[in-house]
Amino acid sequence: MTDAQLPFAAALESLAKCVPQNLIRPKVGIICGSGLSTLAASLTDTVYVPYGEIPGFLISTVDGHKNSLVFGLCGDVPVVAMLGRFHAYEGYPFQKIMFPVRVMARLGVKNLIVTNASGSLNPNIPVGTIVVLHDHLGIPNLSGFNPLLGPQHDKKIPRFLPTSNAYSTSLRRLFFHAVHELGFNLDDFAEGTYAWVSGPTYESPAEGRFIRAAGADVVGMSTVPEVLAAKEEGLEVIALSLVTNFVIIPDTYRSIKAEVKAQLEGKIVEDPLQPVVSHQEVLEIGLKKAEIMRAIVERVVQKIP
Ligand SMILES: O=P(O)(O)O[C@@H]1C[C@H](O)[C@@H](CO)O1
Ligand SMILES: Nc1nc2[nH]cnc2c(=O)[nH]1
Repeated sequence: MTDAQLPFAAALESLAKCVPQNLIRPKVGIICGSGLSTLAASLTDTVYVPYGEIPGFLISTVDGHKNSLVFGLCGDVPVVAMLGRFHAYEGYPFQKIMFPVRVMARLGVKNLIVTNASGSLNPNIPVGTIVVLHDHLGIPNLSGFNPLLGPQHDKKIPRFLPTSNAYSTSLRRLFFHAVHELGFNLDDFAEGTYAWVSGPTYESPAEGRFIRAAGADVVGMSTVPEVLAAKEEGLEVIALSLVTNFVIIPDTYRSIKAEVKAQLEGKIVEDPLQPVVSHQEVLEIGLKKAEIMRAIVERVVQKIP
């Protein structure tokens, strides 16, 4: 499927039928990452449209993703939020993963707030930190799986999209002002580079070290396709990553050979507990931090000129 075959007209028509006039031209779009759907709790006058009722939308198969587009007011700002997103590891094609962003742009959205859950690779960025992305490292982009590969579907969109300016400096500035105004300490928030991997596996230690060595602070399985689509559509983008776990990247390995040798010498060898990351943990941290994220996102939306 190419972008030209995506059902834009049908999606817009179906939304126009169920969303009232005062909400159908949202100024800001929000994508809620894993466990972060409560971001939409700031909205009033809400209208929920299940993804299943919107032509061209997929169904997220991941726990913590709620499968509705919600229209509402944040203060007096019309906003549309995706409660749940689509990921490549679900077996979905990039064109369809990016489709909701392109629909948002056609509804009139000018600013996109993307959120996600991620693993930290940086010892200075602890679990629970909200990281404002200033760059990304798209591992699939570098290995022949750039989401924008394919025919140029719209001559108004540049064939060679620059990405050095993907993350809006003005929205990032607004974010840190919002943090200050809400009484939070700026030093509890970080700025960093997000590595995008396809998933669905969490990183092996060697993969984690590789990505860290390449300059990433956090790693996750989403966001970059949406950011690329948003930039093609001319949107201003801010991306907020909630660190839900540490990526386990020891610089030494436990030697099973040494343990067996010790056992053979009659020594008692303890079997240490080996921590592993789980999606449950990701959702739990999301739940704990969602309220802070919600308050800041609400304030940012109010401050967008
Ligand atoms: O949709 P996001 O990027 O917030 O979700 C992250 C990446 C995987 O989908 C999932 C792994 O726990 O969380
Ligand atoms: N790839 C990846 N995605 C995540 N999403 C939440 N935590 C992680 C992680 O550790 N790695």
